[in-house]
Parts: sequence; C-alpha cells; structure tokens
Amino acid sequence: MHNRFAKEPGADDSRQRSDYTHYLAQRMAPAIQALTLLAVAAYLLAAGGRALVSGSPVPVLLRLAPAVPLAVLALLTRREKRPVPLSLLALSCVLVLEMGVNLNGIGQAPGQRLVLPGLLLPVASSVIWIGRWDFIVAMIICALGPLPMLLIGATSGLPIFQYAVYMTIAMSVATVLRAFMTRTLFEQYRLEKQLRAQAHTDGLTGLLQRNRFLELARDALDDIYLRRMPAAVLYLDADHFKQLNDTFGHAAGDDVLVKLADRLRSQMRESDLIGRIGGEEFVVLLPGADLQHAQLRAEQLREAMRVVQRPDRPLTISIGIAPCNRPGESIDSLMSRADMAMRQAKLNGRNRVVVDASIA
Ligand SMILES: Nc1nc2c(ncn2[C@@H]2O[C@H](COP(=O)(O)OP(=O)(O)OP(=O)(O)O)[C@@H](O)[C@H]2O)c(=O)[nH]1
Repeated sequence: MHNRFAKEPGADDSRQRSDYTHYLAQRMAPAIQALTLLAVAAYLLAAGGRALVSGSPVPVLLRLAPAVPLAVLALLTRREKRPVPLSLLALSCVLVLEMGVNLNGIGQAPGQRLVLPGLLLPVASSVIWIGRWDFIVAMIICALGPLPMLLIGATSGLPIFQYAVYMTIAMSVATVLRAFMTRTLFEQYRLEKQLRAQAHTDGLTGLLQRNRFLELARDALDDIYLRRMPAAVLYLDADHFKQLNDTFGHAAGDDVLVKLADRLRSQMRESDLIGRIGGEEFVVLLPGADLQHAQLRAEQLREAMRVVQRPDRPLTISIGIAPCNRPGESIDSLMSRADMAMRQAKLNGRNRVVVDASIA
C-alpha cells in the first residue's frame, strides 16, 4: 500500500519539486489569466490605433486577426490550473503577440516600425513563468520575435544594434523580476508547508493530531474498501495514567507519553497510520491486517510497551480492536467500536487486548 498513510507529504525531492510547481501554478494562474486578457485588449488597441493612423498593404481585418487566437487563449487559461498546460498557453500567447507585432510592421518604413511592444513583452510577462524552461523559451521568443520586421528592408545595421541593446536591458530586468518573484513565492511556500505540518502534528509526541489522522484515515479507508482488502483499527490507552500524573507530576506523565509514542512508531510499518486522539489515547489503522493479524500486532505492541518505564513500574496499555469487516463503515464508527473494546479491556483488568464484541 502507498506510504501516504504513514507520513506527511514532502519526503523526497522530486515529490517536493512537483508539489512546489503545482503550488506555483495555483498562485500564478490568476496573473496569467489577467495578463492574457490584457494582451487581447492591448493588442486590439495598439493594432486598431495603428490601422487608423497609418496605411498598410495588409487589410485591417487581417491585422486585427491575432486578437481572435488571443481571446481563445484567454478563455482557455480561465479553467486551467495545471503547470505545464498553463505555461504552454502563456507561451502561445507570447508567440501570437510577436506574430501580431510583425504583421503590423509590414509595409511600414524601417524607421517607423514600432518595436516597443516587443520590448515590453519580456518585462510584462516576467513574473508569470512557472518553471525555468518556460521562462527561457519565452525570452527566446521575445528576443527573436520582432527580428523579421526589423530585418526586412533594413538599410543599415543601426536599428538592429539599438534593438539588441534595448532587448538586453528588457531581458535583464525580466530576469531580476522573475528571480525576486520566485524567491518570494518559494519562501511563502516553505512557510505555508511548515505551518501546515505544525497544525497536523501533535506538539508533544510528533504523531498525527486527531483531525489530520481522521482526514488521512478516511482516504485510506476509501482505498481499503475499493481494493476489498482487510484492515483493522486499534484503540490504545495507557493504564492508570492519572495516578502517574498525580503521584509524579505532569512532566513525568509527558515524558512517558513521549516514550510511548516513540515505541509505538518503532513498532509500526510504513503503511500504518498512527494518531494521538486524546490525552493518553492513541489510534492505529492497520491496512492489510485481518483480525488474526491485527490481534498478533496488538499483542506485540502491548508487549513492546514493557520497555517504557514509569518512575514506579513498567508502563502497561489496554488495546481494543475493531476489524474493518463492514464495507463502507466510517472511521468514526470503527474508532467507537475499538474504543468500546478498549474499555472492556480496562474492565477485564487492563494490560490486555480485547476484540470488539459486536464483530459479525
Ligand atoms: N502528563 C500528561 N497527562 C495527560 C495529558 N493528557 C491527558 N493527561 C492525563 O491523563 C489522565 C487520564 O486519566 P483517566 O482518563 O482517568 O485514565 P487513567 O488514570 O489512565 O485510568 P485508566 O484509563 O482507567 O487506566 C488524566 O489525569 C489527564 O490529566 C498530557 O498531555 N500530559
């Protein structure tokens, strides 16, 4: 079974990178949508205005035509949140704009060809590139895009030289803006991830806290029922914990809880899910364990706790087991069955394992 049951995400590098890329796509999507819409409006304004003030062998409608694919791209970006499709849509937008810049330059005298929109593009789009690859491709398109318009009919190398200087400056500004943006977003991503991890783990024992356990257990159970695999829930409770606190103080109690959690973790498999549900109560979901196996694992756990020393004697725990033998049963219901069985273990004298009596 997948190890998402055992740990919080972010364990390995490639997974973390993909997580970060998706985070960036979520954050960048509104900016990409807004800039694509702006590109439609800006293109119509610039190409329309130019058509009014200067003639061209290219019909006006054809000069305005790039606004159509731009509008389609703007519509497509509205629903898109995946990193690669978003980047491809943004790159297509840049490509269409560059084609439009060239289309509007046809028929203009070399000195009147406006390359300003081409110079604005790298800077305006600098903050929306999700990865390094799309930024590099975008800068190449931006740098090469206006060249056909400049080269056709050029009588001297001066405009090209001026263009190269201005484009270098524009691309340098774009690189600085992008670096600043990605650094800020990475810091925000790191902090959000840290806060989420803190909210999900119990501060004392480092185990999953109740709500997070329930959330992950619900997902795990869906998978378990779908695959028709066995599973069981264990409910663990430390014996006579109040007496330990009352006699030796809360610090001693905390120390025992930390050791109990460490021991629990060391006994668990990758696929198991452990949570601290209340003060000295813990729940474990054992995917793949049938009743016999769950009983064996519970007995091993109970035995393993002997190593945890209270100030007066070895720690003992009581365990209740609820097998997941009713397809569709919720984690809350399974926990309450395991809790009842644990209470029976207390009544039977503690330091023992009891299986839910209502088992079919
Ligand atoms: N030190 C410490 N004690 C806690 C913590 N959370 C809950 N407790 C204590 O755990 C004790 C639980 O007591 P009870 O529910 O009466 O259970 P018990 O004394 O273990 O008795 P049985 O479960 O019947 O064996 C209470 O004294 C709580 O104050 C914690 O985080 N640290």
